Amino acid sequence: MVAQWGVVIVAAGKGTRMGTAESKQYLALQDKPILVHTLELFQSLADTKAITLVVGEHDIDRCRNWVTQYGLDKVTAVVSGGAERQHSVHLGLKALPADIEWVMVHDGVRPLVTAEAVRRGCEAAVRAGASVLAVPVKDTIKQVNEAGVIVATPDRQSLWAIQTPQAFRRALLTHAHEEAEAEGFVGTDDAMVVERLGVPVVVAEGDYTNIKITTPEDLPYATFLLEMRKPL
Ligand SMILES: Nc1ccn([C@@H]2O[C@H](COP(=O)(O)OP(=O)(O)OP(=O)(O)O)[C@@H](O)[C@H]2O)c(=O)n1
Ligand SMILES: C[C@](O)(CO)[C@H](O)COP(=O)(O)O
Repeated sequence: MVAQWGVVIVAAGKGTRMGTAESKQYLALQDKPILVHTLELFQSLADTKAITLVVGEHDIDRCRNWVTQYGLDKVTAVVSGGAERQHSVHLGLKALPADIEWVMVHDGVRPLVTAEAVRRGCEAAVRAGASVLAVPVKDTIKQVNEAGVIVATPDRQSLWAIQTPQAFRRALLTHAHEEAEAEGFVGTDDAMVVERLGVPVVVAEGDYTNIKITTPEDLPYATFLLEMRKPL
């Protein structure tokens, strides 16, 4: 990594697809909440200067308590999120300290990201201005219409599954979010708001294990992956 990085961790989602009463970011993975695993990774990186944590408004107090309990002293702000992920990112960006020049955005529910992958993403962003972690898709992907009929099979060679963190020069990402908000555009990741300005975003090598915990079967898989990482 170069310079010092601000990190926006978004965790204000409802976890509808997980279907649990408690939002998925607060479920336990081994000994602690999924969100705490995620925060600890970014806390541990030497070049992380500040972390903004974005959560639901009713979860702010418990998250502030965890910041103290787990010694997450790089978390400089815990703020309330918005209706869509993109709104939550924008709110988190605004809460980063003014002197931060480079920023990563990461899903609170990707607790298995590694320091090495983060480093690859940051290096790519510094070279190109904007990067996302990604892995080539393994399956054949089909585009299917509302009647369930296949209408296209895009060339797999050009298809990548996009992950986080996504890393940007802060001024670029802020401008992109302001433009998106002004024009009512809502995308599912941060690269989309930058791409639409015609600014290139490069992919950096992600890991297939950097899963986004989304549906129930992801929980035992995440537990297994964590177990595999324990030293013998
Ligand atoms: N309004 C929102 C929506 C999502 N997120 C965060 O964005 C990340 C990726 O979103 P996703 O996996 O889709 O989470 P949810 O929106 O919670 O899940 P679902 O779509 O199943 O409800 C998660 O860390 C989630 O908490 C957020 O901060 N604010
Ligand atoms: C940002 C992201 O994790 C990249 O894969 C993803 O786009 C989030 O999408 P979701 O609709 O919030 O699951």
